[in-house]
Amino acid sequence: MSKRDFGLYLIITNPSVSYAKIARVAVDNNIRYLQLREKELSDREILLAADEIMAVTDGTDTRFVMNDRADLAFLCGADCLHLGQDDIGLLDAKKICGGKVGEFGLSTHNLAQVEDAVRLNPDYIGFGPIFKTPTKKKPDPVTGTVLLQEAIEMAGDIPVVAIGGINAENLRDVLRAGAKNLCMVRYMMDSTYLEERVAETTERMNGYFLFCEGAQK
Ligand SMILES: Cc1ncc(COP(=O)(O)OP(=O)(O)O)c(N)n1
Ligand SMILES: Cc1nc(C(=O)O)sc1CCOP(=O)(O)O
Ligand SMILES: [Mg+2]
Repeated sequence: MSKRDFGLYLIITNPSVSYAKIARVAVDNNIRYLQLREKELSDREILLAADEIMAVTDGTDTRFVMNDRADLAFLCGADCLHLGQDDIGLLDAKKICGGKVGEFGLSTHNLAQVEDAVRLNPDYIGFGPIFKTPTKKKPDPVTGTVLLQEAIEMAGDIPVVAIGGINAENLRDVLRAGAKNLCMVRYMMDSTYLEERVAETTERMNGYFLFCEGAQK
């Protein structure tokens, strides 16, 4: 694992427990990025949710990520903004955020997009959907794990976050492809056992990374 990699990335979409509880679990488990991705809420509700989350994450190592919206990221003082291919471009987002938002992540769905994203030098690159997912309304074509491996190589020093259809059953395949960072939206959000799932997944990921390090020696 390089210094820039961070492991599990948490995304909040239709959660089963409160925003404050999720933020507490993220902080307690040293999760570096916690993203608010609520597609059905009003702008006002999103800002209220952001306040609830940042009341817990501020001053900790967990960075609060606003999805899609540079204006809302600026208003709430998010640590990071995540932008997809259909969202405002990174350079325009930086103009809106005016230095108030320190980090930016970009979504990609194929190798040409990864190549373009690398040129923009974001703090991380999302790549997927690795497997079929119902969480996104109009998902891009499934990439599978072979393309994921190529995306990770192409991104070089920039951390790649594997996303889309990842769960406890296929986690090992994603790790075998070389993923050091990943998201499991439904697996984490559909359950009131968030704490247990985060701890267990982090343990499995760290165990796998240690096993790989040992095998290299
Ligand atoms: C870490 C991370 N990776 C990818 C995405 C997807 O972003 P996008 O393609 O803009 O789709 P929506 O999430 O906005 O539906 C993400 N949000 N986070
Ligand atoms: C938010 C998102 N972005 C994707 C991409 O391909 O960039 S796939 C996806 C949904 C991920 O949800 P789940 O873990 O429940 O499948
Ligand atoms: Mg988006």
